[in-house]
Order: sequence, then C-alpha cells, then structure tokens
Amino acid sequence: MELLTCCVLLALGCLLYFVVQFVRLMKADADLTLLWAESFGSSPESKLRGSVVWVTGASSGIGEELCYQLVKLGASVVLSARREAELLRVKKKCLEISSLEEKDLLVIPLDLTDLSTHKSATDKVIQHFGRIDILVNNGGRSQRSLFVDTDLNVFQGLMELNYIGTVSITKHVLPHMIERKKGKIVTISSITGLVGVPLSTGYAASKHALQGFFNSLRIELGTYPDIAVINICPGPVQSKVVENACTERFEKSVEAHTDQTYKMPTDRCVRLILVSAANDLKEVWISDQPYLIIYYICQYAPTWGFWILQRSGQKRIQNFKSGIDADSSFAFSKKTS
Ligand SMILES: NC(=O)c1ccc[n+]([C@@H]2O[C@H](COP(=O)([O-])OP(=O)(O)OC[C@H]3O[C@@H](n4cnc5c(N)ncnc54)[C@H](O)[C@@H]3O)[C@@H](O)[C@H]2O)c1
Repeated sequence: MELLTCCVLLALGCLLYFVVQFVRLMKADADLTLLWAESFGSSPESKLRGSVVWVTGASSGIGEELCYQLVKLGASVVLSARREAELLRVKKKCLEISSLEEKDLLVIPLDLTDLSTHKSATDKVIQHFGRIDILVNNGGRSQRSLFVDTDLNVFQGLMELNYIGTVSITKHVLPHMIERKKGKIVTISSITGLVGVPLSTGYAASKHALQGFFNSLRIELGTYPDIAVINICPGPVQSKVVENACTERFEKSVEAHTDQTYKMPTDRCVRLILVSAANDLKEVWISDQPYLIIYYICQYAPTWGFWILQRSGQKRIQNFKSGIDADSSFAFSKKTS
C-alpha cells in the first residue's frame, strides 16, 4: 500500500513538473540560448557601453527603438534610413533621453538600394568615429500579397533591398572589422527567414537568402573569433512593417493602419536583440507564442510543422482578404505597447 502511495505521489509530482515546464515554455518569448543568456550571460549594459553602432532603418519601428535603448546604454549611434527629417526626429529624442552629446550621434541618410552610395557612407562613419564596433543591418521591407497576383518586380525589389542592400553595406564595413580583428554584424532577419509564410513569398525568400549568406560568412570568418555574425529572427513585433509592406506592386504599400497591439512590444524585442549582441549569440528566435512553439516543431518534426503552417496559413490568407492584420487571429493575448 505504501509503495502504491509513493508511486502515485511520484507520478503526480512528475505531472506537476511537466505542467509547470509546459506553462513556462508557453510563456517563453525567445529560444533557449537567448533566454539563458538573458538570465545568466553578459548584460548589454556591461558589454555595449561606449560602442559605436551603425543602425540602418533607424527611422521607425525596431531600428528607432534600437537607437533609444543604445543611447541609454551610452553607445554612440549612426542613424541611417532614407528620410533625413525622420532621422533628425529620432536623433533629437536620443539626445533628450541620454547623456550623449551632439558629436556622439551621426545622421547619414542612406537608401539601401542605392549601392553606389554605400562606400562613401561607410567612409563618413569611420571618418567621424574612427571605428565601427557594431553594424546593425535592420532596414528592410515586408510584403502582403499572394504570389499569383504579384508583379515580378516585387521579388526583384525585395531581394535588392533586404538582401543585396544588406550584403553591400556588410561588404564595405567588414574589411574595416577584419583590419581591427573585431566587430559585430547583427542582422535583423526574421522567423520568415527560417520557415515559409503565405502572402510573403518574396519577403521570405529575401530573408532566407540573408540566413544562407550570414551563416556561410560566419564560417568563413572562423579565423577571426572576435568578429561575431549574429542573426536575429523575430516573429511579429509592433512596428510599421505591415503599413510599409509592399503589395502586388512594389511601389504600392499596404498603408492602412491595422491593429498591431497584440504583437510583441518593440522594446521587448529590442532588449532581446541587445542581449544577443552582448553575448555574441549566432542565431536567435524572438517571438511570442504560439509562433515560437511552431518553429520548434518545424525544427524537430518538419513535416508536422509544415502541416500546422499549412492549416494556420489558410486562416492568415482569410484574415488578409477580410482586411484585418494577417496574423491577428493567432494572438493569445493583447500586449502593451
Ligand atoms: N516587425 C516585425 O514583425 C518584424 C518581424 C521580423 C523581422 N522584421 C524585420 O525588422 C526590420 C525592421 O523592420 P520594422 O519592423 O521596424 O519595420 P518598419 O517598417 O517600422 O521599419 C523599417 C525601416 O527600414 C527602413 N527602410 C525601408 N526601405 C529602406 C531603404 N530602401 N533604404 C534604407 N532604409 C529603408 C525604413 O525607413 C524603416 O526605418 C526589417 O528588416 C524587418 O524585415 C520585422
């Protein structure tokens, strides 16, 4: 009888343990290496203070928030995107919220698709600061359109912006890091760089290209242990990415402002990006549930994972056609912004 009671108690204990772990997993908003680094690794405060960081796509969303968190850490920031007025707005706020001075912030308007300007932009940064410690390849654009409806130039445009533009900036900055034998190249890829997503065939292809490029480059740079190549794969995050996404034509953006509040708050995503940079993590997944768990399933049991994506993908297309944000019906709860 006593043995039976022990067995029952042990079974209940195990069940409770698995329930607790499952609930914790369902609350996780990043992969296990990143969560480990956040709890036990180096903090951005200790590692990034005083760094010179070049952020592309600094005029809104994740890039804008990156600038704010970086200046609060005491990093000098180079702000790049196409619209100078927006960059000056972000710079002004950076000065207001930090103890940095005018000389610590450099605005360099830059179009990622205008490859001929990338060398002179890089030279200007090095001339001003004498070095680039971290390049954050963040600038980019998404897509909301079905393949069958979409012009071929959308696929070209997304490749030129998200992939070639990023490779070009990296090509100019990397020799400088190699000369110093140190640096970090942080690229904001996407979970869409790991798995497919309907309505984003061209975007997913450009992010998959980035993954392949940087995963190969990292190995090529194996003889430079202090040059880190860090791929960041976020799931849905609050930003202007949907508003700015191209449609069936490259020039036409979605424009309509749909509710984004159910997505991961921008500041949480950016904090996790900075933890990844501080700890030289090679690839990180940053996403709320249920996306994160689906990506784990895709890694370990791809056929099951793609079956789930196939079913959820149809809902995504229906949402899009009825005018709400494509991902909205998968959210577990509303987030604060
Ligand atoms: N928000 C998300 O859900 C999400 C998820 C995964 C990955 N991402 C990636 O994060 C990065 C930042 O996007 P976001 O979500 O902040 O969106 P966003 O639209 O708010 O910001 C995009 C930034 O890129 C800039 N940009 C666009 N075209 C450019 C060009 N030709 N030259 C230079 N800059 C250009 C924009 O001006 C803006 O500053 C993108 O690479 C995006 O693909 C976003």
